[in-house]
Amino acid sequence: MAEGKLASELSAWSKLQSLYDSKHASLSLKQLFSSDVKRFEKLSRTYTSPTGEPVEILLDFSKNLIDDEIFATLIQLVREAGVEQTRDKVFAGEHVNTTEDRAVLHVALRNTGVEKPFTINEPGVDEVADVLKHMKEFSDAIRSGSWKGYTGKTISSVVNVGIGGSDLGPVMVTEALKSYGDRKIHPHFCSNIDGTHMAEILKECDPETTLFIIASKTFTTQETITNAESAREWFLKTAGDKKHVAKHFVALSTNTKAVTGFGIDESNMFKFWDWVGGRYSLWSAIGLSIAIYLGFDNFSQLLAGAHAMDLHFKETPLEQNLPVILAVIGIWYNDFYGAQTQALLPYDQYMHQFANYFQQGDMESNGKHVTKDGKTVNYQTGPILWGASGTNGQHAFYQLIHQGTKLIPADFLAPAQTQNPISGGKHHEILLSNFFAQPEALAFGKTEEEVKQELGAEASNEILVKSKAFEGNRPTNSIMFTKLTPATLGALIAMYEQKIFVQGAIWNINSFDQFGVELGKVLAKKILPQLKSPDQVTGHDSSTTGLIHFYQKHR
Ligand SMILES: O=P(O)(O)OC[C@H]1O[C@](O)(CO)[C@@H](O)[C@@H]1O
Repeated sequence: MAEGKLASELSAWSKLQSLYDSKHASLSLKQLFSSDVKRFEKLSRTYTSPTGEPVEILLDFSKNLIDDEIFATLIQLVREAGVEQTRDKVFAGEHVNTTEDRAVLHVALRNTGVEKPFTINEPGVDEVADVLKHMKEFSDAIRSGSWKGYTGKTISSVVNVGIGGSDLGPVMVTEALKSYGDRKIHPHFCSNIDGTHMAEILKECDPETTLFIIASKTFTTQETITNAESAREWFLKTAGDKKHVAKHFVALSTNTKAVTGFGIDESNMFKFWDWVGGRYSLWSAIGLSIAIYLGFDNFSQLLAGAHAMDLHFKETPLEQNLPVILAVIGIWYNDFYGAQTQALLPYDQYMHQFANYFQQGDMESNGKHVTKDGKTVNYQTGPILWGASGTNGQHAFYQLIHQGTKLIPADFLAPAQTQNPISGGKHHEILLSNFFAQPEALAFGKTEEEVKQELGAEASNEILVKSKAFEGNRPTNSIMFTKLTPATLGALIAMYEQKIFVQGAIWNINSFDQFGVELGKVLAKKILPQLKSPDQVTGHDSSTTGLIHFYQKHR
């Protein structure tokens, strides 16, 4: 076990560096495939959910710039970095979030009412079932119409007011599982402090039929509290009496005092615990808007699908373990090839928020340069994560992935079955033909010879030939699943969460704090009162002062 070590001090790391140095110039996907007819068989894994609803996920990582020796050394890195021991500490409730002295137990949130639960002894874990029960009762009441607004009408709009982890998960999941949603209930998500966000949502809501869910772990986040106050002001303008707030405002938080201080009754508070990180909280009370929109059974399936992936992650040998494989492939490009980014490209319109969601999940978790022992790393940590749904991305940024100067490792994801087989399933076949074609084109490219053949008479135009050639050798993972069910989505999210964990454990950083978001918040609070007049603008550099003065002149 590698306590205290930089990843670069591990012997597998040095070996990977020398493998990169000696092999990268000659590693050719074309050649790797032609010399081994069993490459796909060797470098693909099928995940079958060990518990719950049947879920099948195929991970094909054969189109990567690796051979047997590189893959074996990447797995050796996981062993040497002590990832298995750190993983077991997480599941045992040890305080692996060392800077905040907290356990990291989102796995405990999806561990209730499932087959083969883990035994986790941390204060609060025994309360998970009660909160889920509360969520079930409440979401059932909203959906059935037995919960009435202050004038006796049923609820038809639900506005989740939250930001970051208290927003992105519900936004992504309600979009991804829209086909399971209750269309009588309109979900809205207000996150931005820009008044435009709330104002535009309120235009679509009626105070008599709107429920506001104030979602904030700390209940101190400036954006959320300001948005919540404005929503309450808007509501009271029509409702008048403050006693009606109880029927239209609920809170999801760890901070009972601040929630009751805001005027929300404790019985309308859904609690969670400090061992739930914001970006890992969609499984907690933060998922209330999901449960209302999809129904509690579907929310439970989402949780169960994630639990099954947790079991796979905890119990499957490293070489067969999906999150581990994704993690080490990512490290190969991030740390040895110098790739700066990682693209997530789902070929499923329902997953159009997937990359946005994992921008926080990955970048807030692993955007760190100090190790758990306070050393500054001498290697790259978290990648820049980005992406969009296919085929839209193809018509926007794929040009650069195919022919640009940067190496962009990409994960392609797609369901075998569509939820919407319109026009006899024609759309889905076209979609999937693109999903299959892009990784193939990226891997194998098109030679100048092939271009010349195609060009015929124009083949003498050298510039055209060069411009139309694709060098290929650009790596991808392809991830296919049967259908985007709640359990499958749960498994996919958990798979990426655990991938992020494995990478953070190898880099020896704390993936569970987020101090990097603090400084900007503090400065904004200092600037806010200075905006009143130019003579109050003090203590800044000339650029910041100049910008504030421009605002004051033109407001
Ligand atoms: O749920 P809260 O406490 O309002 O925090 C919202 C978000 O703010 C952050 O603390 C920083 O952006 C995130 O980690 C978190 O998800």
